[in-house]
Amino acid sequence: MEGFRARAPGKIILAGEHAVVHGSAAVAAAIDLYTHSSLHLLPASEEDGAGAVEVDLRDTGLVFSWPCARLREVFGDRAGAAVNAPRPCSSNELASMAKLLEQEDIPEDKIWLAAGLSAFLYLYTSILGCRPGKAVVKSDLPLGAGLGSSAAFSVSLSGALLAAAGAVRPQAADAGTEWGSFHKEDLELVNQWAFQGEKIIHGKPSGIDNAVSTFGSMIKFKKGEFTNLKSSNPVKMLITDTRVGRNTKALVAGVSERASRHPDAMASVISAVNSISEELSSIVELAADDEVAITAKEEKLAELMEMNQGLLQCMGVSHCAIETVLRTTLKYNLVSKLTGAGGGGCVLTLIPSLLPNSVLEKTTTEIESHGFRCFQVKVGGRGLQFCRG
Ligand SMILES: Nc1ncnc2c1ncn2[C@@H]1O[C@H](COP(=O)(O)OP(=O)(O)OP(=O)(O)O)[C@@H](O)[C@H]1O
Ligand SMILES: C[C@@](O)(CCO)CC(=O)[O-]
Ligand SMILES: [Mg+2]
Repeated sequence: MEGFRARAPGKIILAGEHAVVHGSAAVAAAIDLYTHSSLHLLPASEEDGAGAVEVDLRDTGLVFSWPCARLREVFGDRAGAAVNAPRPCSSNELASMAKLLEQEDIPEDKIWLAAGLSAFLYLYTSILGCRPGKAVVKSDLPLGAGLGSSAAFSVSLSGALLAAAGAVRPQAADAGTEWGSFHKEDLELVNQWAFQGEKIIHGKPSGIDNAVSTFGSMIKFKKGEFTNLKSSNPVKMLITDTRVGRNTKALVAGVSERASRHPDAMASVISAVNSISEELSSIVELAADDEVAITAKEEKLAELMEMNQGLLQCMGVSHCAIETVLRTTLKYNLVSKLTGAGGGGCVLTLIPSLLPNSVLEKTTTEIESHGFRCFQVKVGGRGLQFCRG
């Protein structure tokens, strides 16, 4: 039985989250933590309508399965209908999926999974129709914590599904690895489908998370368009997961409500974030080749991150756990900001290249004494990759 495996990275946002939903520029980079999706198509049984679509969500320990006949009742038989023309999920389809998922008895403490399952069902049936198959999803990322788990979920699933449908052509594996990529136009198609999945999970996404997860690297993103940033010095970040659960859809909606209550004030906040993202993106690309220049560059990045954090607080998306991390790192002269949707989740701390290891260790120990978890990631790596098996 042939298998299709895809992995897509999570991301950090260095500047511009939330404001990017309202047209501002933002800067994001892929990180070396991945969501893996694998897919096996099962032979269609002779008896029409037999077989099932199954998804095994390893991070939650839950497996869900739907008879193909039941899926045909909900979605019709749209096998391969418009695989090259991604289209949004209609409100009728959303309502039908919600009804289907009501019958699943999702445990109350995992009810947030319903959004991911709806995205799965929509992507699966849109790309492959209602034919039997089995998908397994497993992630290195903390789910719902600001590191783009929803985008990595939609991108890796779209990659595996489109490869199984024969709609994209995987390239040969890179030397020394089992992973290869896709041609640029194939990545565009994956990105457009993943955006449809992200819409189901985020409500009103900007598209930045699925773009960086699909294409990798570090990007400046504005109004659906993006450019690659060539960062000439490595950007080192400490990530703190506050372990405070939150939901991007609700936070994005909260910022939009604040914007409709205070349109002028919020327009100024969004415009200030745009200036910060534009300046940050040009600083990232500056070539600094001695210690003085590198330190000057890092000081500017830190100051812009600090200003961005202040504006995120203005938007109402900080949290007391985030503020605790900010206060702790400030004691060691280090600057932090929330990343992703905020409201809990993860915080970034810029690690200057000359920072003694002992200071980094002391900072980490003190942050973790609050019950938070710290880790480091590689920034700006590959996007979606694929292998068979
Ligand atoms: N590996 C996974 N298994 C199952 N569901 C997942 C997985 N990854 C993401 N999801 C779905 O995505 C939702 C989390 O998305 P959400 O956008 O709220 O957070 P995030 O993407 O981690 O953070 P941010 O959007 O701020 O970067 C989960 O509630 C779940 O529905
Ligand atoms: C909060 C937000 O700006 C980033 C979440 O990672 C939402 C989005 O852009 O879709
Ligand atoms: Mg998300």
